[in-house]
Amino acid sequence: MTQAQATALSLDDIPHPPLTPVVGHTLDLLRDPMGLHMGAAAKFGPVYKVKVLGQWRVSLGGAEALEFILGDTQKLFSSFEGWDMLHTLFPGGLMLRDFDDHRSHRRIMQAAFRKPVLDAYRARLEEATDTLLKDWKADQPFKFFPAIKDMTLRMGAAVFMGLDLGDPRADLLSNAFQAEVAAATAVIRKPVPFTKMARGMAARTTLTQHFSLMIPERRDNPGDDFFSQMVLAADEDGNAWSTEDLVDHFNFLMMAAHDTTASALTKVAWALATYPEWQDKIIAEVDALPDAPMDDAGLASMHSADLVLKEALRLLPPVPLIPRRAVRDFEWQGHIIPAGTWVSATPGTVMLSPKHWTDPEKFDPDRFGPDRAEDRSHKYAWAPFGGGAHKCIGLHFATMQVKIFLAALLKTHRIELATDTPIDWIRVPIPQPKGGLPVVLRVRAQTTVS
Ligand code: HEM
Repeated sequence: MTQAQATALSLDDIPHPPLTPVVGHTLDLLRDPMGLHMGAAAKFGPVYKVKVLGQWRVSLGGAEALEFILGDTQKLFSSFEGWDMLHTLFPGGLMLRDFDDHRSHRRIMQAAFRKPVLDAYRARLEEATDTLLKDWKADQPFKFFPAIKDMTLRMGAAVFMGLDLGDPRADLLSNAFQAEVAAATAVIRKPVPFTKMARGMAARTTLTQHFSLMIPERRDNPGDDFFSQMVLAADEDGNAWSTEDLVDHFNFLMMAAHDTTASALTKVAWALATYPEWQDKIIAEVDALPDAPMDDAGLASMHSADLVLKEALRLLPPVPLIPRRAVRDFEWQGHIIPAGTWVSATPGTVMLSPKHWTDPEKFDPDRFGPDRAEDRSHKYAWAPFGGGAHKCIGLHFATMQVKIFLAALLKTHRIELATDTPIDWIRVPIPQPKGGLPVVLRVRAQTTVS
């Protein structure tokens, strides 16, 4: 297709839900993104558009579209352009790179995710989880979501940055990091004084300064933390990163890892507290673990934990919509979509589609078991970690973190809801329970923990 033809193309033939003057669908998306997308898909079918912050975004629904967009065998879709809301605060992050440039950076980052390195992170994770869980008191109701966010941030300081849990830099960097993440989804996109964006930009400067100072320190004296491993990281040809690259990649990595895992752990905690029979199954697995540091066999033996995590991520994926921008005109299901169009892949709606899942709204981890294997109905039926070149590089780490947390917690305690009110979930900026998920821990009868 020629450029002249491309500019003549439009999105006029693509249907959309009714528009609110000025804001379009922006507020609907912020309030209830899944409601907006599920409603539009039910009314218009898999191809429709929504207008967000003045721009049309075309949604291509269905597992086939996920494969088309994320698999991107024709190099049609820019992730950098798609994730435009992250440009100011997270420039240079892995997800904000495209095609050959992305591939060469991903090959270097892969060095920080090799098996022996993951084993070292596992030991650090286990130690930090055991220590931090001591602050959680039995029989005293607390809100799980803020507590797990705090814990995963502290854990980030230990496992990602290699700082001691008591290091004063840990709090400073965690606070800066939180301000930066909050700014990523701020409605006011310019650093006007006293706005989230201004605080986020200031936080980025603080983080950049500290990370830059830490680089020579770790080059001389590397540890078994992510930051050291990324300082050391090189691909098979010996290509490594500049200081600027390192700061950008690490900053992005912390962001990509943190809220997603905290959100997933919260949905898992809700599941255990709401379905005690599943908690019992995981407790039985935890009790069968040897009294020794967690190893591969131990992680692999936690089958029920796997099923519950998969189901939690299906019902409440931390990343339900994945944005891209078309670099060339393309055709999908009879629609010609022009270059420059923002396109959304929708794993969140695919994972609730009756085409792939029996009774999709129901919490039913057995659907992933060998007898039913509903996730096998399509390569992209279950895609909370995305797919293709940008598929989450931290998926094994995230799974390990969830299992280590469950093993540490359930070894000694059970978790119960501390409210009779059904839990409502907010989707933006990251899926979380309204009211924070009040829970209470009970010491397990057969244990002697104080
Ligand atoms: C339950 C937890 C997590 C979920 C649901 C999740 C989800 C995702 C998704 C959907 C993507 C692809 C986005 C796209 O294609 O545009 C992604 C990319 C990424 N994730 Fe995760 N993530 C999680 C945890 C983590 C952790 C723990 C880390 C790091 C240790 C991490 C690091 C990354 C990075 C670096 C990318 C960019 C990969 C690339 O562009 O090549 N994530 N994640």
